[in-house]
Amino acid sequence: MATLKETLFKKIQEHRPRTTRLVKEFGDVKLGEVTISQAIGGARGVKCLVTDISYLDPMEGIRFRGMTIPETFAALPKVPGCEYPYVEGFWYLLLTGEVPTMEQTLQVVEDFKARAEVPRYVIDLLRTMPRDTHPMTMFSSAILAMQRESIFAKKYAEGMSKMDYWDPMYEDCCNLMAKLPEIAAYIYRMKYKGDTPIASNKDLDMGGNFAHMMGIAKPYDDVARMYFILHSDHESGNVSAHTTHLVASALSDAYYSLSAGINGLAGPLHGLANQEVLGWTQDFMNKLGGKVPTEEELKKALWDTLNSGQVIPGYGHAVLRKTDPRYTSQMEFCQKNLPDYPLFKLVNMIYKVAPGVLMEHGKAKNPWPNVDAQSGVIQWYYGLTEYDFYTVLFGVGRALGVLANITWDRALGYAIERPKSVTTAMLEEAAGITKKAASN
Ligand SMILES: CC(=O)SCCNC(=O)CCNC(=O)[C@H](O)C(C)(C)COP(=O)(O)OP(=O)(O)OC[C@H]1O[C@@H](n2cnc3c(N)ncnc32)[C@H](O)[C@@H]1OP(=O)(O)O
Ligand SMILES: O=C([O-])CC(=O)C(=O)O
Repeated sequence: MATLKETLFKKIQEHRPRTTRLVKEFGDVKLGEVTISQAIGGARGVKCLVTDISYLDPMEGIRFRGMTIPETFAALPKVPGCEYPYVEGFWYLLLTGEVPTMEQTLQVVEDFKARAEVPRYVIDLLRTMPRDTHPMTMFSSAILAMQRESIFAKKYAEGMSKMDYWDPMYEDCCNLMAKLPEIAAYIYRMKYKGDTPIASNKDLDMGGNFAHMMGIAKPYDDVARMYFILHSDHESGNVSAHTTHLVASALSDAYYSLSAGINGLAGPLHGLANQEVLGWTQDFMNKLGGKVPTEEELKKALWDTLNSGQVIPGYGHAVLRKTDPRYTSQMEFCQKNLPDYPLFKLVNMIYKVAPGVLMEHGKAKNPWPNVDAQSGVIQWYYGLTEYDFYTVLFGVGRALGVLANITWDRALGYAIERPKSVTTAMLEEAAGITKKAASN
């Protein structure tokens, strides 16, 4: 049986001529034009990135390697006795575009186990940080600290051929991916559970071992598998994926690149929104003295947030124009496993009320919920109430997508990223407001 790495190399060799041909023969074909609002407004909708790992349709939501979320969950081999698939099998799918067999999946499970040991100096570093440091700062620092392990950086310094870049990049990405769950769980137990880390159990798969190291009983293993897969990838223009890709485009290794991407994920308009959702909901409940709110009270709280110039966390999206299928997938999990949980009922009430409020407010292009509006409830239900940790969970999941992406970036020889900037005066000239732009 071919290994994941051998299958990946075969796929890379098959793919390379497609990219070469597009650049050589069709390099001048236009994909669109760029407007002034796009230049000022965060390049929204500008088609200038290429990835085959996932694609985001504004109405349908994400497809991983062409498969919707339900299709992905149905297709991948499942951990015996569990409802969700092996995260390791999903890694195989993201990298190769092929659904692995159980045998191929178990080979990745074993491979990750062999790579999983976290260096002692990472633990030492985490322990020197003040305990009130945000867990995302700890997580990103741990990743960055491991840069000295980079095989890519070592091979590059030795003078590696461009054609071989993908190989040490793949090795670094697998080494990192295998270690992240233990680093995350260590941060959690050190920071929030009286400094009581739980040793890894080598008999378990990634999701099972993560739940074990977090100290949370079944079915949290399935929650972890679902969560990591759902949060993995959202094509490559989102802040964490784009940052990881950008930094890696300078041939910075996977450690530098992922740490940078994780720093982007830590922003409240991106991954940190899942922490913000719980913060907003808890504040609201506290103000009501814990009683069940009416729709009118909820509507007023939403308007108060908007009128004070803040965003409603968990709602809106830069690309999506419908309810995020990652929200729906988690909602279905809740309907099955925690239908009567008060916090779930409140989140459902927000889903009923917030889109109308946002539409009336008239600013957000998408009034529907994104993934972050639903994820915290599940964590809270299973006892993970320390909501400033939620983005670290997101980070472990997001690593799957962004690391698969940068492995392929190096395989296909994508260039150093360097879009062009213009001055405001040049925009005014383009708009016909002024005659000639100043030189700067
Ligand atoms: C995993 C993820 O990253 S999913 C996103 C997580 N983030 C959140 O949930 C935070 C809340 N949402 C938002 O801030 C935004 O919807 C974003 C950042 C996700 C997308 O931003 P954009 O693409 O710029 O959204 P859009 O084009 O709809 O913005 C237009 C206006 O509506 C506002 N708007 C968008 N969403 C919201 C919201 N949820 N609440 C209030 N106002 C909003 C924007 O702030 C912007 O206002 P402005 O014109 O005063 O600058
Ligand atoms: O796609 C985006 O811009 C944000 C998002 O939902 C993600 O990164 O998961």
